[in-house]
Amino acid sequence: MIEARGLARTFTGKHGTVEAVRGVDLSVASGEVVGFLGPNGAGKTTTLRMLTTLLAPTAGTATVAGRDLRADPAGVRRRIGYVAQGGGTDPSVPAREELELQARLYGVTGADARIDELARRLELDGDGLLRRPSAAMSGGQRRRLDIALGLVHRPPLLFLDEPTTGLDPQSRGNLWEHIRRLRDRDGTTVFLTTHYLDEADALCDRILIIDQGQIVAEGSPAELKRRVSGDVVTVELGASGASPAQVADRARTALAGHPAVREAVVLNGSLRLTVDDGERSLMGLIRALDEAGVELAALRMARPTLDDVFLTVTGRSLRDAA
Ligand SMILES: Nc1ncnc2c1ncn2[C@@H]1O[C@H](COP(=O)(O)OP(=O)(O)OP(=O)(O)O)[C@@H](O)[C@H]1O
Repeated sequence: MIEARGLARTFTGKHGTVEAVRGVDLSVASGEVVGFLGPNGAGKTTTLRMLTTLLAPTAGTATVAGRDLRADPAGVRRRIGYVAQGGGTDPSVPAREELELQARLYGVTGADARIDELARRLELDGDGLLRRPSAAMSGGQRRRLDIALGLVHRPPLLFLDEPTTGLDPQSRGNLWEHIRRLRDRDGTTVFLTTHYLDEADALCDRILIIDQGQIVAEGSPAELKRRVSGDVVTVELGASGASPAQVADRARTALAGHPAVREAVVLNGSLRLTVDDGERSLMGLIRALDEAGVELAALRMARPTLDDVFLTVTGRSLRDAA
């Protein structure tokens, strides 16, 4: 459904040149929900805007929904839906009018029936909701209206730019359910950007992680988590009369040669260890730290999360980077 090779975009302005996207290759199969995950400024929106023909690439090629991005942008636009960050509705126009206008723009036949169908599917059919302008809707309703607008012309491929940003947890869960249904019921391919790891984990069949304009990891949520196999042990260090940096260094040195420790990183004053079989190795780790005179304030052990994957592939925490 999407095949992109070497897609790149450079912005040149008063303040110099920004390489926003630096040679992205990606493939998305029909019927997949693919998440494009990365911190602020990683290049997600720029990539999305290129794939949806809103921004010309500086380099690279892509086929989107069966049409060549450069040779036939109008063909691409007819076959995709795009829901921008913050949507595109006029807050003062009744929702149904917005949907009718969109249907006319795309020459949709049987527009009334299509709008009714979408309203039913996206729970926009109650309470005369479609008679209201988007300004009089809740955040979740407004996002569902944005999605309905993107789907009026029955595109097989839907792009969503940060669909749940700003929604409360309940509305996020509800929107996830709707996105899953698009795939399961209609076979719609969905390509979405997010900086929420839990969203990518819960919703996506496959995740692409982008950092500083390049894809740094890719796979199903389970595959990505397997890449950081083992357990993550976080050690909060005590003061021990030395500076936090000295304590962290001493702790890292004490554990560097430990057979169970695969990686040791100091992050925000804590020592983060990737270890084989955390439960069994924990006692040995504590002993090694104790022998090196390192005081422990707290110790936590957890299964790896996508945040750990991000940390492993980029050397930075997604939360710090964002
Ligand atoms: N029109 C522009 N002119 C100059 N620089 C730009 C422009 N658009 C984006 N950039 C820069 O390109 C980089 C990538 O931006 P982009 O919006 O694609 O990131 P993003 O991953 O979508 O971030 P966010 O999560 O904040 O939306 C950033 O450094 C941004 O400042």
